[in-house]
Amino acid sequence: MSDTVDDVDLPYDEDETSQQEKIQALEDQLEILEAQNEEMRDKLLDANAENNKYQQKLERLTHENKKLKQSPLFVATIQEITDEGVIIKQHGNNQEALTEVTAEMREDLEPDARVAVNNSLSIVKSLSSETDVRARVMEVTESPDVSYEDIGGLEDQMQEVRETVEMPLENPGMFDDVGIEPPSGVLLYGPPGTGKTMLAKAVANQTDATFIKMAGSELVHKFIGEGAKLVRDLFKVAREHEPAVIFIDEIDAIAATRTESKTSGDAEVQRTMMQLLAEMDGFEERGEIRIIAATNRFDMLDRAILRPGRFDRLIEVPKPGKEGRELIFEIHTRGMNVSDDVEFTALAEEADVASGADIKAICTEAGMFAIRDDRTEIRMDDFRDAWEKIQADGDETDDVSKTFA
Ligand SMILES: Nc1ncnc2c1ncn2[C@@H]1O[C@H](COP(=O)(O)OP(=O)(O)OP(=O)(O)O)[C@@H](O)[C@H]1O
Repeated sequence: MSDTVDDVDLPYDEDETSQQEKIQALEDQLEILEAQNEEMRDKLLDANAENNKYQQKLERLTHENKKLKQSPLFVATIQEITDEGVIIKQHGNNQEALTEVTAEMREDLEPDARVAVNNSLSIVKSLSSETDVRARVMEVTESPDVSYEDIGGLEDQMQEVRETVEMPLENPGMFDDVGIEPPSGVLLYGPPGTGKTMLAKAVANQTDATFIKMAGSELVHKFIGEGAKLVRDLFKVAREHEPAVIFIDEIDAIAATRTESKTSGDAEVQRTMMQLLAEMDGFEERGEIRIIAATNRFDMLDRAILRPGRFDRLIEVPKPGKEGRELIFEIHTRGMNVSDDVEFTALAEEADVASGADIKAICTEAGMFAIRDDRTEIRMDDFRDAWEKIQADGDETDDVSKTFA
């Protein structure tokens, strides 16, 4: 029993101590757990924040993805910014529309700027300036590397171009003194490859003028809906580069006789031509800018562009005659190693239907024949073979175009 009493009495203190130790241990553990809990809660909060961030990113990407999947935007040009809204003209169909814009966007817009519009013709964003389009459609050369000595057989034409384009640029006072207006525009017409572009380049070179070339066909076919604006730009660029020679190649593409059909394409061509005429008519203060146009299709031209004050000086640039061809052969072989047996008179006679461009091609091809034969000197036969090849190639191209016509 005493054992029992002892058991009861003796360890009492000890028990209490161990209880307290246990409590202490539990308290310590609780403290650790609480600290761990705190830490976990922080981590959870961080994870939540991270989750939010990813959620937002996901939303943004989903939105962008949706936008990308939407139908493409259309390009339009601002016509006018009015109190009622902004008038835009869509490219391609030329339809005008009045659309509203936010005040912030309105600040960014100006007439003639290009914008992207959605299906309901709301302006979504304004597009970067059109210098790129200008660059693609206009060839601007500060000083073209063609001089009068490079042109063969066009003495009369050269003389006329010098009088009508060069003199007014070099000596404008003379026309004032005499009391006459220099011709407004000069139109060069004739078959392809006869030196029309060369003449325009040479006169720009002689007068230290900037040569600005624009091709009529590109204007109406490549940049549909922008023709009129590009014509305006053309004259603006010329004003920025005075003295300047504007050269409009293939003018028939914008100034062809009006056809009966009333397609939107025709309307676009008409608008481009009207803009050209407006620029020329309102060009009294032309300053040091001259305009030269060229065409292979004189018969197709709308007579409106030939009225006084417009292209009122017509210069025919025909295929070269025998003497002309001989001169052109001499010009294009200047830097070539030509054998003594080569007779340009005979070649000019043989290549009786060749244009200046054909003769240039004959010379290059003759050089190729010599190279193929491992020679550095070009012989008479090389020129003859070259002319044969060029004629054969020409026939083949004709056949191909007939097949696809
Ligand atoms: N009269 C010429 N004298 C010397 N070279 C010529 C002559 N005519 C044409 N050429 C050669 O042919 C090339 C093409 O000529 P150019 O571009 O001036 O012809 P174009 O009449 O303007 O032709 P297109 O109507 O096809 O534009 C010239 O770069 C030149 O090498």
